[in-house]
Amino acid sequence: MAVNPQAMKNLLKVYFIMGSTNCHQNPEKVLQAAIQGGVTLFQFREKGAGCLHGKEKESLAKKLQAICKESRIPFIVNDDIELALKINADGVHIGQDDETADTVRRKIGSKILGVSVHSMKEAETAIRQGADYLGIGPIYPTSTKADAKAVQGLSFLTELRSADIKIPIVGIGGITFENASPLIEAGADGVSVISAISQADSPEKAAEKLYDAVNKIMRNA
Ligand SMILES: Cc1ncsc1CCOP(=O)(O)O
Ligand SMILES: C=C1C=NC(C)=NC1=N
Ligand SMILES: [Mg+2]
Repeated sequence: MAVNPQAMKNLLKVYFIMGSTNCHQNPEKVLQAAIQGGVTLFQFREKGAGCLHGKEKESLAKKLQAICKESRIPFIVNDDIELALKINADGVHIGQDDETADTVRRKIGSKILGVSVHSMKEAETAIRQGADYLGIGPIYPTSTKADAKAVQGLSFLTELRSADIKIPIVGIGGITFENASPLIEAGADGVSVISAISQADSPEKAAEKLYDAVNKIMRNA
C-alpha cells in the first residue's frame, strides 16, 4: 500500500489508536462506532499493563482488521512488525526504541511506515530512511502512556514546519475536539487520539466532533 504524501495527509486527519487496555467497552464495538463517526485511519496498539500477547493479541488484531477492511480504513500495527507482516496489515508505526526505520522499510516493502520522533535529528533520520509520516508528541498532558516524554505543546511542530519539513505529520497526546484546532493551524495534517474516542460514552460522537474540528480548520486554511 504505497501511499503518496497527499493521500497520507488525508489518512492522518483523525487517526484513532487503540488496544484492549484503552477501552472499557468491547474493542470491536468501540472501533465500529469510531469508524461510524468518521475516523480516517486506525492503529492497533496492544501495549502496557494488562495487554494481550501471542495468540490472543493476533486474534484481536484480526477482528479489528476485518472491521477496518469493511469500511476501507487502513489498518496499522504499532511496534509488532512480525504481526503486521503475518496478517498483511496496511502499515506499521515504530518508535525510537524499535528497529530502525530503514530495517523496517526493508521488511515491509511499500506498506505505510510511521515513525515517532522527538527531535529534529530523529525527524531527519526518519525522513531519510523512508518514513511516510511522523508522529510527534505528547502535545498535551496525557495519562494514557505512562512513559510519555515531556509535554511539548506546539513547539516541536512549529520547529519542523519552520525548517520547511513537508512530510505528513500527526500530533498525539491528550488531544480532544476542544484542543485539536491549534495543532492543525500550526501545520499538523491530523490528530491521533486514544482515550478521547476509546473512553468516550459515545465513541461515534467523539470521532465526529474531532472530524468536524479538523475539517473546519482545513476548509478555512
Ligand atoms: C501513544 C502516545 N504517544 C505519546 S502520548 C500517547 C498516548 C496518547 O493517548 P491519549 O490520546 O489518550 O492522550
Ligand atoms: C507513539 C505514537 C505516536 N504517534 C502515533 C501516530 N502512534 C504512536 N503509537
Ligand atoms: Mg514502539
